[in-house]
Order: sequence, then C-alpha cells, then structure tokens
Amino acid sequence: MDNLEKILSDIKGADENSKAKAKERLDNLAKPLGSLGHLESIAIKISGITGKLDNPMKNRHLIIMSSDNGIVEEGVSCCPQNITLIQTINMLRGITGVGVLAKHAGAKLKVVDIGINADVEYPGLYNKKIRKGTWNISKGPAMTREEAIKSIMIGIEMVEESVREGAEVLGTGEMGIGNTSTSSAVLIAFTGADADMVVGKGAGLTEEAYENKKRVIKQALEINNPDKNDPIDVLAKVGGFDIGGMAGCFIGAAYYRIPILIDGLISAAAALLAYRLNPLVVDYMFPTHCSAEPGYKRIMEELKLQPMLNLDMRLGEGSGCAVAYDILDAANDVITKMATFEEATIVNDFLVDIR
Ligand SMILES: Cc1cc2ncn([C@H]3O[C@H](COP(=O)(O)O)[C@@H](O)[C@H]3O)c2cc1C
Ligand SMILES: O=C(O)c1cccnc1
Repeated sequence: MDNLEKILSDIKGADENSKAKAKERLDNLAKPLGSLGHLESIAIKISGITGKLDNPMKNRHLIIMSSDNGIVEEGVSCCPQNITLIQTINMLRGITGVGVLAKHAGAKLKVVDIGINADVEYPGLYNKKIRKGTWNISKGPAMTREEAIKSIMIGIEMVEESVREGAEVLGTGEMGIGNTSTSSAVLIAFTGADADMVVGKGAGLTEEAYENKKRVIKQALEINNPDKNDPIDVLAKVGGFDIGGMAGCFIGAAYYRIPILIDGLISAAAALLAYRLNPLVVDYMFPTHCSAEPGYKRIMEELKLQPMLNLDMRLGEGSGCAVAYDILDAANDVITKMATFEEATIVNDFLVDIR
C-alpha cells in the first residue's frame, strides 16, 4: 500500500466520455427527457466512475467505523460511552438499526474497531484499534498527526479489501458516542460556520445540555485553533478516529473507482474532510438521506451534493446507506433495461410520436 500522499495524487476524476454516452442513452429512452430525475443523474454519475454503462449494484458492502471520543466527559451526549461498545457488538448480531437494514438490503456489514474504549474481541469484528478513544478536544488535540493519517489509511485498507472481494458499491457508517460534537467541530473548522447554526442535539439533549454542547465545541475550536488549509491538522485537532476512517473510505473509493454512499452527519463530515484532501473524491460520492442534524445541510452545500431521500432520519450507523443501495441499482436497471425510442418502434410505431 502506497502512502497517503501518493494515493491522493493518483486519484482521477470522472470519465466524462462515459458520462456523455450514458446521458445520450438516457435521452434516447422512450420517456420524456429527464423524466426519471435523479435516477438519471445517478446512472450518469455511476458511468463516470466505472467507465461502463451497465453497473449492477448487487454486491453491497457497508463499512462501519466504531470509536470513542474523549469529549464525552464534558456531557455533550445523552448517552454513556459504553453504548459505543454495546451497539458495535449488536451491529454484528444484526439487531441495531443498521444491522437490520443492512440485512434487509442484502449488504455485507464490515464493522471496524478503530478506537473503542474497551478491550474487545468478537467474531467478525475487525480489530484496527488505534487507541482506546481520542483525547478530550475541549482541552487539546484529539490525536496526534500520525494517528490521524493512520485512521485514514485504515479506511483505505478496508476499501481495498472490499474491492478485492468484488464489492460493486460501498456504504459508510459509524458508532461513537459524542461523534456529532466532533463532526460539528470539523465542519466549523473547515467552513467557519456559526456553532449556533450548525450544532444539533445529536442523539438527543435537554436545552441546557444543548447550550453546554455548543459552548464546549466553541471552546475546542478556540483551544486547538485548527488550520483549515491543512485537513490532517483539522482531523488531529478536533476530529475522531471514526471520521478519519470514513474519510479513508471515501479516498479509497475514489482511488479504486467504486461508488460510495454518504450516510448522515458524521459520514458527511468525513466526506468533507476527504474532499478537502482532494476535491475529485466528490465524483464518487452519493449522499443517501438528508439528516435532521442542521450541520448536514451545510456540508451538502460545501460538497454541492443533494441527498436522495428525506425520511427525517437521524440515527447514523450507516442506516441511510442501507436504504439507498436499491436506488442505485434501480438507476442501473433504467439505463440498461428500458427501451430506447428506436428499440420501442420495433413493437409500436406510435411511441416515436410522443417525443
Ligand atoms: C442507543 C443509541 C444508538 C445509536 N446508534 C447510532 N447512534 C448515533 O448517536 C451517536 C452520536 O450522537 P451523540 O453525539 O449525541 O452522542 C453516534 O454513535 C451515532 O452513530 C446512536 C446513539 C444512541 C444513543
Ligand atoms: O445524522 C446522523 O448521522 C446522526 C444524527 C444524530 C445522531 N447520530 C447520528
């Protein structure tokens, strides 16, 4: 495996020629121009990734990064830290939100311990632990620069394995109590957004605890003063191992030219980090659902992407990815199985007239 800089510099953007061919076919299908909306733009984007028109999306992988965040000691989450561990194990047992939905979608869940604050071994759990949780970002950096790079490389390695296993599409997810705080801090560090506008209540907070969460995040930014022009510095100062790991997934997907889904706020923050490391990665990203967390929309504005679904979801875990695989697969059926006007006239001449 090459180093991160080399991988980043080897990433290429979409294949415009292939996108043009996909658009041409879609425009020739027996339907009003553009009438299948985002299913069409999704099919075009996928062609730009793979260089092919026919891209079945049956072999689905969902990579989950689980880790703990030192900031929880400031009371920024409604839940105790050990929920990270419990939910991680329960994902593998198929009984969490993403556990159930991934099974429903026929997706292979790959759950990675990238920094859970416990000694844990469980069948199927990838042990890639960097450390037992990050440090408290309201007091200093989350991690060292070396750990930040390591977290990204772990994500890239997970993608490499999935590509070797024949995955046709990837999803991203996470588990980490306190990670809506780190995600918001990453967003603010990059964009200078107002904490009062973009920080949400995460898994749920009282008004008083919500005010405290905003204050703690502002303090984290003040104390660490991350350099927005140095994405690794932002990750190391105010991020988390899960965010780094998912950013690595986005970078790996672009490097290996495979479509990858963005889940909710935390996954979107990781997508923003990857984008700041190399803007070309956005050609490979598909946002699934519009998270109810306010910071999510701000990140989509930065990435100039639009989510496919609005189901008022705010769970995380990768749950949005699990419900979106079928949309990508449907887009592929449209481009490969619908008749063009030319093909349609063979059975019924009047179809030519409706154009
Ligand atoms: C039982 C439970 C299951 C979850 N599954 C995902 N999250 C979500 O909530 C956490 C982030 O929210 P905050 O920053 O407020 O702690 C993450 O673990 C995220 O995946 C959960 C949260 C809880 C409580
Ligand atoms: O959008 C998300 O991913 C999210 C929102 C709230 C809590 N956990 C995750």
